[in-house]
Amino acid sequence: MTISKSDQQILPALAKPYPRIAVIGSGSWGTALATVAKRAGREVVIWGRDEKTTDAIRERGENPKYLPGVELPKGIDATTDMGAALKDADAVLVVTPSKTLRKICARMKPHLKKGVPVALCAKGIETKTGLLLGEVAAEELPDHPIGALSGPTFAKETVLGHPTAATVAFDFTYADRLSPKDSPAARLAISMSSEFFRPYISDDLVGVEIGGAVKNVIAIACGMMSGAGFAENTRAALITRGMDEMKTLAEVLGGRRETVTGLSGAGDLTLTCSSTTSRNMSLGTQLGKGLKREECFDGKPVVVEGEVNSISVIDLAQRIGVSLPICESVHAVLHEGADLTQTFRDLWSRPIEAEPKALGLAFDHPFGENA
Ligand SMILES: NC(=O)C1=CN([C@@H]2O[C@H](COP(=O)(O)OP(=O)(O)OC[C@H]3O[C@@H](n4cnc5c(N)ncnc54)[C@H](OP(=O)(O)O)[C@@H]3O)[C@@H](O)[C@H]2O)C=CC1
Ligand SMILES: O=C(CO)COP(=O)(O)O
Repeated sequence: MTISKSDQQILPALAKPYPRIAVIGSGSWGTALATVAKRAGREVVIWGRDEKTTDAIRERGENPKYLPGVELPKGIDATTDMGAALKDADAVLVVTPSKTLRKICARMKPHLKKGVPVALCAKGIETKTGLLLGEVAAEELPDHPIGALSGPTFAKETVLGHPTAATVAFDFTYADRLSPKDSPAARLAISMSSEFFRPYISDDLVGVEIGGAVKNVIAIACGMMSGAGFAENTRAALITRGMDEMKTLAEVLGGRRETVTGLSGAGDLTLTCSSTTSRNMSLGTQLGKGLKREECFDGKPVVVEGEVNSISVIDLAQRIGVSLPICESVHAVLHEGADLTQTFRDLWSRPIEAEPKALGLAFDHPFGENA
């Protein structure tokens, strides 16, 4: 059912913003989201474990560790005290890497007022359990609405004020559908909105989370092939077929196709697969050029979510019985010691398939393993 322009009810901006936003994580993206919330007119406090970083944000309006030389708005409070960060928070953004989420939520729990919404801004799936981050947070914080903020959003560009859009997703309760303006998704979207940052509201948390996790793996694939010397045809094919893998996983888990073709899916896939500003694309490129993993990023510890995402995405796919050939290829190279060139040659010579899948056709490839 499509909603025509005339039917689309433009609600007056009665959705009340959350006055005080707490951001947990003082890295690139946490700092960027704190900036977005500040520019939108909110009171903002950022929590980090590194006192030098929190002092720099609070006292000098800069984050020399993650965003050197980039000016932040004045007035962002910053602390290493979790209790102080959370005690008056009206909404929380969690922005530490996906693997830290369960412990961070447990650490937050004693300090959070019941009912305060928590939006997850990391991109990944919990490796040990295969749970989406929303499920992990719901287990640890059962008294809180859990959502996600995700989309094509390089941190530095966001802080520099480049017009950016992202999706804010929370599952809608019955009450939310009766009064959307009071839903956490609407209220958080309004809370983050400014002339530079344009949030879209979604009720499809699963679809948004799958998009964020899978795009990181596809970006590594794009980097691998780019580093190996292949160009735009190859990248376009990987992006397109990578979106199909994202759609396959999202739909089986209850996500929506429209979400996959939205900002948190196609949008973020396009961004992350198009620039070595993406750490996932950059890792793939370095590996494609022949560097060993320990040589990448000059050996510095860099957050590359796609490395663990490739494990959890494949684990999840196997649990539900779907095939994700590009993600499987990345997993083989990263975690099974497979040769990069041969792996992608095999990927390209899998049985000829139909697009759309509904045609149900597949034929042995003349250069495939059965040739
Ligand atoms: N960077 C970007 O452009 C974007 C990133 N994201 C997502 O945001 C998430 C965070 O990434 P990003 O901010 O880029 O990463 P960064 O490496 O820039 O920052 C990571 C932050 O997490 C903190 N951290 C790491 N481990 C722990 C821990 N165990 N306990 C507490 N704090 C910890 C680090 O603290 P310390 O400095 O003390 O190590 C640092 O403040 C990722 O899931 C990423 O996919 C999403 C959109 C854009
Ligand atoms: O998620 C991101 C942009 O939307 C950041 O991408 P990387 O994690 O690949 O750097």
